[in-house]
Amino acid sequence: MEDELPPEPVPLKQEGSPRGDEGGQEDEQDGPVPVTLITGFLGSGKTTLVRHLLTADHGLRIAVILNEFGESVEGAYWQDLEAMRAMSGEWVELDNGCLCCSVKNDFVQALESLMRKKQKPQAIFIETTGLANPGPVAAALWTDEEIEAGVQLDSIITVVDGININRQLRESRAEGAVNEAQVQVAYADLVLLNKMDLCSEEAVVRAEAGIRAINSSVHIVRTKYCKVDWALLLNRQGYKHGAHVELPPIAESTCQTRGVLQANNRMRPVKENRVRSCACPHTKAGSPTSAACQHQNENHARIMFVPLNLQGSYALKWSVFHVQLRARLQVVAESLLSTAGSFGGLPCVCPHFLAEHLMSTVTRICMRLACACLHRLKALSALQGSVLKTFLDKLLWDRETHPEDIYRVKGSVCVKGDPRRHMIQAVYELYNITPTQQPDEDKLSKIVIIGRNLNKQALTEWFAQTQAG
Ligand SMILES: Nc1nc2c(ncn2[C@@H]2O[C@H](COP(=O)(O)OP(=O)(O)OP(=O)(O)O)[C@@H](O)[C@H]2O)c(=O)[nH]1
Repeated sequence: MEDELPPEPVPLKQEGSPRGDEGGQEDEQDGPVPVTLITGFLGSGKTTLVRHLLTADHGLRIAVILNEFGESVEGAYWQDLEAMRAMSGEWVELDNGCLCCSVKNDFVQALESLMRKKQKPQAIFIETTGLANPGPVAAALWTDEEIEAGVQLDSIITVVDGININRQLRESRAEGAVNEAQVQVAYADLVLLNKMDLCSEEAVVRAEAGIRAINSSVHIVRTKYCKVDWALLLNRQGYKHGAHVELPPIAESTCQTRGVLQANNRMRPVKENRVRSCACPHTKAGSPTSAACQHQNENHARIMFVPLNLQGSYALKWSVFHVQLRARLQVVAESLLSTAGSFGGLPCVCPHFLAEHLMSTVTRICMRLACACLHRLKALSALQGSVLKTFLDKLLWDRETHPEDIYRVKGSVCVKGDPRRHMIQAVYELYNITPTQQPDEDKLSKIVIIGRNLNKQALTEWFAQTQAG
């Protein structure tokens, strides 16, 4: 599906010699230097990727900031690199013209010292630690105002261990704590699905489905030892003002568990015959298809008993009910995953099923923003810019009315009084709405939200209320 395709990466301009800055040569690169965040869970292969960047003969002047280099096991890993002797906090130039620096959290200072150099790098990579939430780092880079170092966030690349990712995504943390692997996938613009030499095809399909359950439109590249074409990593321009945003199609009918909540806190199926097998086409087709397969016209309803054991009555506040329901559904979903083999003999990891049910984990929703015109909702009409702003302000900043954790928002909207299509980009708590050069032909406004505790219906209703008043 064309809608799912990632933006085509554009090769970096190579102006003059990329090597060294001793000659006092002034920087020739126009505009801010693109910064790529490399994230990924412990042991996924981030250092392996960085090592390629720093040792390969790509002819580019790339600067890499290693986080907490001095304290991690990577110290031993780097011993063979002569230039890595003198640590830390200082920029070291390597044989291939790359620059490297290790810091302990304070990447801003490292960036500033880098940008003071006469010859700026053509690209900067920041490797985060395996348990890092890339959101705050990305947000700081994206604004650029605080850093004042002439850099701009280009993309977030998440390295994923193909063998372990589904287990890592399912792991629950102590009450309220976020699962780092989920967040790292949520923020990703590009996923390197690594360790392919160790994975069976079935494991790869499962891994891709787990990733897409959280971030359905992300571009996934399968790698062994993180070997990729450099052009894929560089200059993706994911956050450039007005850059085109790729959004997945909106599902017309979404997966749902069909049932009614009974007075005894049990989910009663709407049909008497309980469906034991998975209705997902992956299991029916006889062979697992790509996780990218489209489900929007399928109905993945599963009918099952869900003992909820909720405290209190139905007068429960929505927020309390929601927390309890989330916790319960996570247990259900995990048990379903662990019994995957019983669903027709093939792993049952329909991404839409997971996306809808793992409410307590990171998921994404895709919604159409309809314009309220004369008390009717019209999907194909321009939206008031002020309504969009109010919606995003509250969604991202108002924790009381919106306790959801929002990590990433992308949108493509039609704004009243402006013939151009506008793009919404949000990372962490920052957002912008910028016009593109594209004329607005279809007048369709849609938005993708990736985060925790998302409720599509509630958000859609709330958007309508925002318009009303
Ligand atoms: N078999 C196999 N091993 C890999 C691959 N990529 C990386 N490794 C190994 O996996 C281990 C962890 O890789 P690293 O690059 O250190 O992973 P990391 O994400 O930096 O790990 P942390 O520093 O713990 O966050 C190392 O022993 C690598 O050699 C791969 O594609 N296949």
